[in-house]
Amino acid sequence: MIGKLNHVAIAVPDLVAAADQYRGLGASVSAPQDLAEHGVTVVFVELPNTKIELLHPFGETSPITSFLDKNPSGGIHHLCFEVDDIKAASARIVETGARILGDGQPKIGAHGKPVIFVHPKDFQGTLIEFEQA
Ligand SMILES: CC[C@@H](C(=O)O)C(=O)SCCNC(=O)CCNC(=O)[C@H](O)C(C)(C)COP(=O)(O)OP(=O)(O)OC[C@H]1O[C@@H](n2cnc3c(N)ncnc32)[C@H](O)[C@@H]1OP(=O)(O)O
Ligand SMILES: [Co+2]
Repeated sequence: MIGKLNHVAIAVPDLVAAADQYRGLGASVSAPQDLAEHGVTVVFVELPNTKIELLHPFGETSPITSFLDKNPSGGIHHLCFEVDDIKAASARIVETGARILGDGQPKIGAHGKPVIFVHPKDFQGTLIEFEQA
């Protein structure tokens, strides 16, 4: 079921400075995208084997605001793994006793694919996102 590591997400206090730092290391970095439905502005850093997703809160109800309040310098926010079938993955995750966040239904993520998030308290203290490949 679990597939490739699609991205490692880092919440940052200053998206431009973070993007420039990765650009300074020779990485190809996308332009910022405001994703109102996710409450974040996102920039992707392309790496040979995965991506870094740089996140900054967008809007008044961003789900990452309190994370940045607790981690003002920023920090690793979540990992995203690819799965072939997001519905089957959701069912398997719930069977393990873990909670799917939100209304439990997939949302369309930054890559136009269905994504779900699993509560960090149910997954070794780590926020895990699954994206349908
Ligand atoms: C770019 C689009 C998309 C993509 O396609 O890739 C995205 O990645 S969108 C990314 C932003 N969206 C989300 O993160 C949605 C899922 N997240 C949430 O619903 C919330 O962040 C949360 C996980 C429910 C936490 O919400 P919060 O308001 O911070 O609640 P608490 O402060 O009560 O936290 C509860 C508990 O969980 C710990 N926590 C919070 N965030 C994380 C984290 N990123 N990693 C690990 N642990 C986390 C927090 O410390 C609390 O623990 P205790 O204090 O011990 O209770
Ligand atoms: Co993500």
